[in-house]
Amino acid sequence: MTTPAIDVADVTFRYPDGRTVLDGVNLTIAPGERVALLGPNGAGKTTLMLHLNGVLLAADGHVAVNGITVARNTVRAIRRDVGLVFQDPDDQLFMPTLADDVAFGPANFGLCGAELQQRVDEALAAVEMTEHAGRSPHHLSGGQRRRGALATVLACRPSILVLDEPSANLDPTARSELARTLTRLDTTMLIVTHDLPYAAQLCERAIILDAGRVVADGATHRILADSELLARHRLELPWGFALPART
Ligand SMILES: Nc1ncnc2c1ncn2[C@@H]1O[C@H](COP(=O)(O)OP(=O)(O)OP(=O)(O)O)[C@@H](O)[C@H]1O
Repeated sequence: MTTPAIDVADVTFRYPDGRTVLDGVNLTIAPGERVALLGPNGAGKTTLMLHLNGVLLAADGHVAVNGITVARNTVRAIRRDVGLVFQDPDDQLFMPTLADDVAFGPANFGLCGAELQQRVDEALAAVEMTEHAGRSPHHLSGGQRRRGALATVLACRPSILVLDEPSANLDPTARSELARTLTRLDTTMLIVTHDLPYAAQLCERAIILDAGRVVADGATHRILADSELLARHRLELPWGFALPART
């Protein structure tokens, strides 16, 4: 059997205030899968995402990435494998130029010279931002900043990408450009989103998390066609949205 890219087994997590936010979560994602993680506000999606690269460590249960348990002594290696793309690009863009930002991660891993430059060039090309390499991230549009932030993560060549609300605040053109970029990448992806049409467009599989539990896991088109399931978990397709016809 292929080793899962992500394996979350019976994970329960409480914040220090005692609130149980993940309550026996189980999910497995195979290498190359692109999966949407859906759920209402406060469901525990971000908390789960932070377990995947060791920002939070499971007190109960087990999280493994490419077969390696996420633990204090593996966090460095895990973070090379799992790239988190935060909702706010400003969390990832803080250098004078976009190229500097993209170089930051691989330089931290010890790359320099031509090898580093190649990483930067590849990452910027992957998000179609080559022409903006020398610009200040503050002068980029929202959509360009989102793709720039993605490039900073891609430059570290993670095998898994976890994206938090990638389509938030993007206009239709920027949404499409980002979708095109994401569908061209061949990394495993977990996309945390409230944007159900985007989930339908990008992900064959969707998982609904509510109150810290996985309440649905299956084909995105089936999950999104179940209006009662969606309503039970405070999810809703936009008015007039038609799921793509399936053969
Ligand atoms: N650092 C923290 N300390 C205590 N409670 C927290 C902390 N961070 C989050 N929580 C609580 O954990 C619960 C789950 O939050 P989380 O951010 O994981 O949910 P989410 O599904 O990502 O929500 P949203 O869709 O609104 O982003 C919420 O009730 C939240 O208030």
